Amino acid sequence: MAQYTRVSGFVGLITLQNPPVNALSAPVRQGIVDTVQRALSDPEVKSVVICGQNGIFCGGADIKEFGTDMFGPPLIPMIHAIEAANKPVVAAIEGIALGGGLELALGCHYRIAHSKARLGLPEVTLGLLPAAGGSQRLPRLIGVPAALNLITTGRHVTAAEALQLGIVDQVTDHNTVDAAVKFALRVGGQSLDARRISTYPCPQQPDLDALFEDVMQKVRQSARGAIAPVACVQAVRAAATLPYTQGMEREKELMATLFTSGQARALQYCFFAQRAVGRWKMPNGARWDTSKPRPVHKAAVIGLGTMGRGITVALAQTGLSVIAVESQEKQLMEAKQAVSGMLERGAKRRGVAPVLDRISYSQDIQAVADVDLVIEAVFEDMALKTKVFRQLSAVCKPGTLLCTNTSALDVDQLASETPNPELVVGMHFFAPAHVMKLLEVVYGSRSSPEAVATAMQLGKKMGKASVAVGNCRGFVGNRMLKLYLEQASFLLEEGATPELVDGALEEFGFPMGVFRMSDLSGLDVGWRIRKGEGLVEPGMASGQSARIRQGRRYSPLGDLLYEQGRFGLKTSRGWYQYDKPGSRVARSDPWVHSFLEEYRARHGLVARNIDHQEVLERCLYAMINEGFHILEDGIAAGPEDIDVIYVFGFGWPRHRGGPMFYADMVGLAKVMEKLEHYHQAHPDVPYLQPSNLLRKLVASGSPPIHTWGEVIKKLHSQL
Ligand SMILES: CC/C=C\C/C=C/C(=O)SCCNC(=O)CCNC(=O)[C@H](O)C(C)(C)COP(=O)(O)OP(=O)(O)OC[C@H]1O[C@@H](n2cnc3c(N)ncnc32)[C@H](O)[C@@H]1OP(=O)(O)O
Repeated sequence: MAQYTRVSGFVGLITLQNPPVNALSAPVRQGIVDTVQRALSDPEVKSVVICGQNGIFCGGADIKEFGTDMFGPPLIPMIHAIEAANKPVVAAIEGIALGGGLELALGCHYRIAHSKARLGLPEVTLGLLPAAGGSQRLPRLIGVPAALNLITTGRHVTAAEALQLGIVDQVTDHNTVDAAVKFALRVGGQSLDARRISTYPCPQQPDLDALFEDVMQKVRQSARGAIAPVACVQAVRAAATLPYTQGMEREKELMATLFTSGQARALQYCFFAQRAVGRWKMPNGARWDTSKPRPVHKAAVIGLGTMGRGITVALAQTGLSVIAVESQEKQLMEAKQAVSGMLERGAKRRGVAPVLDRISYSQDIQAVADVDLVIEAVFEDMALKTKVFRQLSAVCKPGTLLCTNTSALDVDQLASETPNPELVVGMHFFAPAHVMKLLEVVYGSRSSPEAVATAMQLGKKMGKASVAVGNCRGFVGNRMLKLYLEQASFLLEEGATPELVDGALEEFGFPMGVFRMSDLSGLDVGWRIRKGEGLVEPGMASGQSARIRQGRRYSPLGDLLYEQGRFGLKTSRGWYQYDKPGSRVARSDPWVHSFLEEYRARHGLVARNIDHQEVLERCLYAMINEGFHILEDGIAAGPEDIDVIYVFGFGWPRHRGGPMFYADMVGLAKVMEKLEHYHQAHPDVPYLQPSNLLRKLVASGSPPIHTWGEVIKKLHSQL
């Protein structure tokens, strides 16, 4: 809807009304068309102001309408009518002007923004381009390089930057609508010839071809297979080289391809999934809207290794007072220096002062006596964590939340070491903890809804996509990852190389293949995890029974590399070789190839040709199948939770929506059939057998992903 009033005698004020973000739904578009017409036909009205209710201009097209039969007036003619008006139209931008919202503002003759407003064309993040004239007007207004930057990244700019770029004409700290009305009164009756952006020539740019070639190359590289950023460059190129009308034709043509693409569906699914995970629920019925978080003002971090340092930074940057505890003096000093460095660099990037004084350091666990929440981040060892939890229970004031950053260990076991197990939850951060956007909040069987709500709220404050998950080995992310890693190793045994496997996964869109990722995180880390699981048996790695552990197929390849001192990047040798320790440029290592050949010969394995398709199916479908087990077990509340975890924590390409969405896109029947095929070929890998839930979904006609919950519910009620 749009409300119309006449203010100050001569100004028609149009207010967009569609909470929460005044998205341009069909009724809003109809409202704009009607009210603009009314203002233009009223002889008393000399100028028009468009604003949004509740301090928000407009969040863009209504994303919920995409993929439905769209009705109501289309955006392009609506914006053209505003631009063509013979009375000045001023956009009063408060809060946000995003996507179609900014395109609407670009159709106005003037734009006035509040100093706290943010503007942008984020369509690319939804697999689209600014196709209501934005790709043609913005370059004409601010020049090609700046428009390319905004449109291909989708980044939001502040009002100050928008003013500097020339997107807005004025910025105010006061009431924006009042300022816009005053402005509108002043410009009423003035010529609008120079105010219609579509009539502007695109600012001249030396060597346009070279500029577009360079940008296209960079965009293709960073897009990792996403098509929208490439289409955005093509659309801006049309603005720079074609008259406006032809540019609009090109914009429409490019949008037509994007609009119905699987990538747009995937990206829009991710948008809503990211928001849906905030509405968490636990199997016992506890949920986000009935559970009250506790206030957290002061927090503590125990253990200042890599994870503890990152968590300390993340907490301090959120505005909390933090006590950072490390029992070893040397470690404490090193950590203090490292944390200060991270805070200073972060502050410099954001143009703010570093918050060093929010952190105090101590070697003594007694220092945490009065904190509201503790995050334990000591070494991944149950005995050590148990000891810390016992100490914390004795030291902390009653009601302190005790959180563990374990990546796989049993949260219930840790909770049982404390007199108040309801106050224990997992807060599983991902390295580097102050950068990575994912947080798994792990509830144990006795965690209180209040404890979960507090951890979820803290995660949100830290800017993390926080997902509540149940307690099992590896929770969601690492439980699925284990099978992905295992399949990759099996493929090496069967004839693949690290380069082939990584090539297939990177072509799929992962920023890094599995072996490059292992080198980065350290082969010693994986070895220690397997040792903790009782899988590493000294002296067994090269023996006859080396390829069977705990009754199942096992690949000791990673253990053998570890035994050679090849820990990855840190030793400049791993699955690849590196010029020097820490260098990130992975080069093929002939040693690894001969090692694999000798290994196969020793174990009587005959190398066969393996193609990219098989790599993807084996690695991804094994992981997806585990995802179905996780849903069946109630560890994740829905497929969105798994997908958000993979997109935000594991580099799953967002334009492919996450593993469960991908399974839906591929077709559940096909995924099941392939799993059956691989299980038949590898009967010693039980997890290749399709899960019960996958079978049930296929038997129910492969319903769309948003309805899987019903099948899961039915499955649970049968148990
Ligand atoms: C035919 C097309 C032709 C022309 C091209 C035009 C295309 C477009 O305009 S595409 C849309 C471009 N706009 C965006 O991408 C903005 C998306 N929204 C956001 O980035 C954020 O929501 C926000 C910055 C606007 C607000 O953030 P925040 O305050 O953190 O709130 P939430 O993100 O939780 O959002 C609240 C609530 O609003 C829903 N929502 C937000 N934007 C839209 C939208 N454009 N359409 C429909 N719904 C929107 C969001 O989903 C939340 O609701 P739920 O929790 O129920 O999911």
